[in-house]
Amino acid sequence: MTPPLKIAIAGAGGRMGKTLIEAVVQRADVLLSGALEHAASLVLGNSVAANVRISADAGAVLKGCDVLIDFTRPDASLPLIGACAEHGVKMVIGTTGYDEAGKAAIRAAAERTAIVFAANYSVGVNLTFHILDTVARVLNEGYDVEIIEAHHRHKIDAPSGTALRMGEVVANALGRDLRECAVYGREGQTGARNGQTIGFATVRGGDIVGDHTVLFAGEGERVEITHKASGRMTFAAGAVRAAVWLAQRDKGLFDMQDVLGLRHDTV
Ligand SMILES: NC(=O)C1=CN([C@@H]2O[C@H](COP(=O)(O)OP(=O)(O)OC[C@H]3O[C@@H](n4cnc5c(N)ncnc54)[C@H](O)[C@@H]3O)[C@@H](O)[C@H]2O)C=CC1
Ligand SMILES: O=C(O)C1=N[C@H](C(=O)O)C[C@H](O)C1
Repeated sequence: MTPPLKIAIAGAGGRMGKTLIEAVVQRADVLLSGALEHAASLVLGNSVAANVRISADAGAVLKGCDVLIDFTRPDASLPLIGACAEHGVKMVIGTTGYDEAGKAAIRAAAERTAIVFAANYSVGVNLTFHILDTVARVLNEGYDVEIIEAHHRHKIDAPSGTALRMGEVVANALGRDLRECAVYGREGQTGARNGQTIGFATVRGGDIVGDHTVLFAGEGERVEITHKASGRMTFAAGAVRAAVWLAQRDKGLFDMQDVLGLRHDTV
């Protein structure tokens, strides 16, 4: 019998970390082998499963796992990504908000170990990415694209990783480069809208788990594609599914489109 896949969670005391622990413990084919937090965390030493306490000893946690699932913040995850590459530990990265250097570090690490890196692990959002590619190819002229996202008051990055990925999917489908056509918020005498831009608007408040709308606004009609998450288990279950999928890969960079078999040339 194959031994269960050993999964450790980085950011174990966080909103996603707690949900990920629940998602791992629920499955019979995987084992929670470690739970990691920063050295000043108030939850260090707390028991989260049989024989697993939250620890700040990254070396020991990595030694005991096959896959590390990281939902922390970029400055915390980058040293872990380096350590996983060095020790051949596979990774599922859910953290958002990396700059270009951070993304380059993830690409470099994936030359040494297998990594799934996705801004959103829900099946619904990944299907939405797929649909957006089709919609953008059809509404490719005369439609202004705006992306609106809303999240809870604690979120520290904006726009969300999901909104940015939606922007990339639409920009790619329209033959544009998001780095050149994105407009992040508007204020004052902005002038008329440039039809080649993709606009982003961010809402933060309360306990909103994560809402995303991509609006294609034309003359006489508009199309709105919306996804709303009402709980975090959808992300956590997807991340654990990605960890199990990684068991068959040695190295390389993948995303949730690969895990779900949704990839085609353009997404
Ligand atoms: N890809 C996806 O599907 C999703 C991604 N996210 C992303 O996940 C990240 C975390 O989100 P939340 O759980 O809401 O945040 P959170 O703030 O509740 O949790 C982050 C946790 O990481 C811990 N942490 C900080 N430094 C650490 C270190 N060096 N080692 C270990 N742990 C450390 C913090 O103490 C905290 O407990 C964010 O970047 C968010 O955007 C969130 C939901 C879904
Ligand atoms: O911080 C969150 O909560 C979320 N972050 C991810 C993002 O930035 O896209 C995914 C999800 O929307 C929840």
